Amino acid sequence: MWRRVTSLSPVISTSKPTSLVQAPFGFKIWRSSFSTETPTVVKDGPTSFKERNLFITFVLGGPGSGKGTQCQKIVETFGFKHLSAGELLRREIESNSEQWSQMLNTIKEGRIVPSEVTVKLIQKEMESSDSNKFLIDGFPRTEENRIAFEQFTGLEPNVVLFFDCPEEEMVKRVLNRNEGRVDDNIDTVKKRLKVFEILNLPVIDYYSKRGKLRKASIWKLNFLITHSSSLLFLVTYEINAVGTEDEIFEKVRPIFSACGMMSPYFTF
Ligand SMILES: Nc1ncnc2c1ncn2[C@@H]1O[C@H](COP(=O)(O)OP(=O)(O)O)[C@@H](O)[C@H]1O
Ligand SMILES: O=c1ccn([C@@H]2O[C@H](COP(=O)(O)OP(=O)(O)O)[C@@H](O)[C@H]2O)c(=O)[nH]1
Ligand SMILES: [Mg+2]
Repeated sequence: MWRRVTSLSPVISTSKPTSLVQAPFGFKIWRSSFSTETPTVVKDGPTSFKERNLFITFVLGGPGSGKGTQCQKIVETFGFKHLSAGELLRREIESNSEQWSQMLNTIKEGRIVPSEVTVKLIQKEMESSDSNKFLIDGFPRTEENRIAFEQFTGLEPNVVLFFDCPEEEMVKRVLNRNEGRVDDNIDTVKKRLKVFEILNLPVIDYYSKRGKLRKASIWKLNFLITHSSSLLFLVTYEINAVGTEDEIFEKVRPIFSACGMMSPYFTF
């Protein structure tokens, strides 16, 4: 299991938040209301995905760890298509989709929207994009999310970035974010940190065991091994997210420069 840079901060209770795990969001009731919209499960994913030689990066980390900020920089430098799962859900709420009030409540509570909703939104964006390299930001947030994505798309990530940030720093950043988000308040962020620890850290743990784990800070030592393996196996990069935005990007940059140097398929 991953350990964060700091132990639990005073803002987070150390007692077991069982309610968040056991009954995350009236899941069964909500799930049934989506049953007719569930994306088709194709054994090996949509043919178009198989033929497209996609390069998938999952960008993970707690609330405020800097996922979106670093994704922007990766897009500017390496030209990925950025898909923020949270942003897709917020767009869906704004478009007054049928389930907008359930989604809004879930986000306000810091809980996780049912997998089929999020996977469907991500899959639709991927199908309609002509890019072959995607940054999927803030997803998968649970093991269930991860399995649903694999089943519906037939895809696995090539690279997983994990921005590891102390809780105090994440809270400070979220409370200063100033984007008018309904979940950027102290009550929601406390809940989100618990959800992150209980539901999202196991996903990061899964990927670090499933593939190879590299510390971005020592990338130079692993340069050849890292970039030759990154296109063959899944590689998880743990990045210490404390520092200026530019300092952190200097840890991220070599990961994608290296992928580009080795790959005949991708122009990074
Ligand atoms: N390295 C950093 N140092 C200080 N503030 C940062 C840093 N990276 C991002 N921020 C700010 O913190 C807030 C959260 O960043 P964001 O990229 O939205 O995180 P996430 O997508 O992980 O929630 C934003 O206001 C952003 O400008
Ligand atoms: O796959 C996802 C991504 C996001 N969310 C919801 O959307 C919120 C905001 O997610 P976002 O990634 O935008 O937040 P960030 O980590 O960037 O602050 C989360 O707390 C969840 O309630 C979700 O349910 N599933
Ligand atoms: Mg974000």
